[in-house]
Amino acid sequence: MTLALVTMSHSPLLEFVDPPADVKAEVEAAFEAARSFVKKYDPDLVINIGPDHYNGFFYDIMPPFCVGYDAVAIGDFGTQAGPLDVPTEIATELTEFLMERGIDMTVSLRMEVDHGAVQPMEIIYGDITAKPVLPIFINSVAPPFTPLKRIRQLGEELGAFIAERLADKKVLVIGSGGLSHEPPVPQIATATPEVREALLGGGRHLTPEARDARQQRVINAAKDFAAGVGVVKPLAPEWDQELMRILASGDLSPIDAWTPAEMSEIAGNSSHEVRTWIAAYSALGAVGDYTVDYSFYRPIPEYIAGFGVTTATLN
Ligand SMILES: O=C(O)/C=C/c1cccc(O)c1O
Ligand SMILES: [Fe+2]
Repeated sequence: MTLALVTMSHSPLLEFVDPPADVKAEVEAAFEAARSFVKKYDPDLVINIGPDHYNGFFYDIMPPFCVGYDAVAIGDFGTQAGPLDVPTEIATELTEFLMERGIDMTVSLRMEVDHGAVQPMEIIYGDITAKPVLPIFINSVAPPFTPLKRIRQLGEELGAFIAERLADKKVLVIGSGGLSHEPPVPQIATATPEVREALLGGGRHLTPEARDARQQRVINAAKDFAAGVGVVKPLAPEWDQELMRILASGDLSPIDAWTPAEMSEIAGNSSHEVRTWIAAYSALGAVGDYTVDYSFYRPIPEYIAGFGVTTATLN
């Protein structure tokens, strides 16, 4: 068994807004670094830890995390749609392993995933079916949130599973999301009756018109944010860099003190997407000491994201 890690912010705005050319070039260089890292490592299984934005998971039943035994990408914001190549037997074995170790895992036999899950695969491989992908969803937008300590435990047990049960595989774990950001993803606490209904499941399988309207709202918010107008909460570069420093240190325990309320307050309602990074780094750390080989960070208002990309390997 070997294990390597890539974490990256995603943004559905990559193809819809234009940051300054030097920023675009930096982001492309970061993507290229991730691409060449993965190409060199050449995994035979990808474990993809990603959030969802009320496309696959709704408040009719919102688990803190979930393993997909099968998954289909919905293709929002022009991302690739269609089934992922999910190794169902490994997903089943992982779930049973996690349950035995005290992680009350939820399963989906047909998980629907959005840009938050598939964008790294698209950026790295240009095709979401290029490799077998085992998808793990972590709720990152819908309060209440499980404490970060539980996310670390989930990641550690995932690492234990990889070490014990995937001895014959080269595994890549991907964490997709974050860092600080608050795009206009609706909040149940402030939702109008109509939006509340969408968050309870009415927003599943939108008509093309409703999908366009939803996406245009986000694109407009990004343009306003980049122009310094509108209502999007400022990014929090210091918070982002502190998190990246902790993740690189190999001792993730300081994160346990971070509360969901503080995270939302300081770094925005979607900062909880960093849970995907925390789980991924916890998995790697459970297998052995590691080194962050590559790290990029830049706050990018056009993408409404504290934008980070890292790669890491076992020592
Ligand atoms: O509206 C959505 O579905 C999500 C938007 C978004 C915008 C910027 C960064 C992200 O991580 C997002 O998911
Ligand atoms: Fe997101």
